[in-house]
Amino acid sequence: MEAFWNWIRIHVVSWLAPPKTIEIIDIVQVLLIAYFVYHLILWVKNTRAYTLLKGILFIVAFVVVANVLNMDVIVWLLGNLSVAAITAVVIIFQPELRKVLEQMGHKNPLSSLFSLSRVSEVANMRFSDQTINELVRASFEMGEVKTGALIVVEREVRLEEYEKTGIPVDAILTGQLLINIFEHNTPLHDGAVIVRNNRVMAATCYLPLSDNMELNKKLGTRHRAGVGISEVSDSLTIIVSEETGNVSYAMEGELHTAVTPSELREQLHKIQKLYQMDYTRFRRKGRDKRENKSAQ
Ligand SMILES: Nc1ncnc2c1ncn2[C@@H]1O[C@H](COP(=O)(O)OP(=O)(O)OP(=O)(O)O)[C@@H](O)[C@H]1O
Repeated sequence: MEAFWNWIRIHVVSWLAPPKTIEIIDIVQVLLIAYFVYHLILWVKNTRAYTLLKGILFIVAFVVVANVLNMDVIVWLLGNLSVAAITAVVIIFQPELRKVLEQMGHKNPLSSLFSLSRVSEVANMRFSDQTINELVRASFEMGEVKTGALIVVEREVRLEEYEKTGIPVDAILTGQLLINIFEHNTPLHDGAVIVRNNRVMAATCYLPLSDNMELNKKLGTRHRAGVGISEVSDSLTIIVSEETGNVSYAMEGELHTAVTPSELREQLHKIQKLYQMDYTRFRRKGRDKRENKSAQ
């Protein structure tokens, strides 16, 4: 027992001793670490990494006990296996790690500074009121007759990777077109439709499924796919349930179930306003540049 307390004193208490001086950079570091640990815990909680974490905690406890009791051979063995174990974890959790990195990239506050390539695209953006009306009308009409649908409204993050999994459509979005696409027993009804600005770009697209364990277990793959794409992009996905006729939408990894037409319209108007802000900023930048040039 004494060996155990000695070990704790040397390895834990001395490590936790407060520093002699605290500088601003130390506080910044603590805040950054807290932010990353918080997001790591959230990620672990919401994915299958939670089961793995329990296994890892068990192994860590075993290593501590082996260290305390001076089990040299076991400590040596575990030490040598650790590199292989880390590599194995990276391989096993490759999809989850990829998703986290994608999310980080998409949330990166610096990304807006490097979005020049998008600027020319912003100029073409016209997510119109007409498109919003057609989306809302079609979704609730399909809901009334219990036609399942999955409509991804692209925003800043390009969804070409997912578009390629489907059949190209590239047509002006109308309610009738959407209703036609999702009509039962037609070639395009399965999978998701991807909408860019005012156009339906592709149908029958395959989306990544969310592994969020907090999602209602009664919800099937259509809803999981809607949430999945909203976890890896800034899109808004409208989901019409074939079972209940409810219309839901997924955004930023959250599912808003059984919304009303006005709630959906309001949300679509919100993202439309963001487009317009980008568009106005782009126009203003261009005008300033032209004025500067002519003044020179
Ligand atoms: N990964 C995916 N990407 C795109 N579409 C998908 C994906 N997975 C399922 N779907 C669509 O969802 C349909 C199956 O829906 P399912 O019944 O499993 O889901 P649900 O969430 O219970 O929806 P509903 O309430 O409409 O039954 C598939 O036929 C397909 O059209």
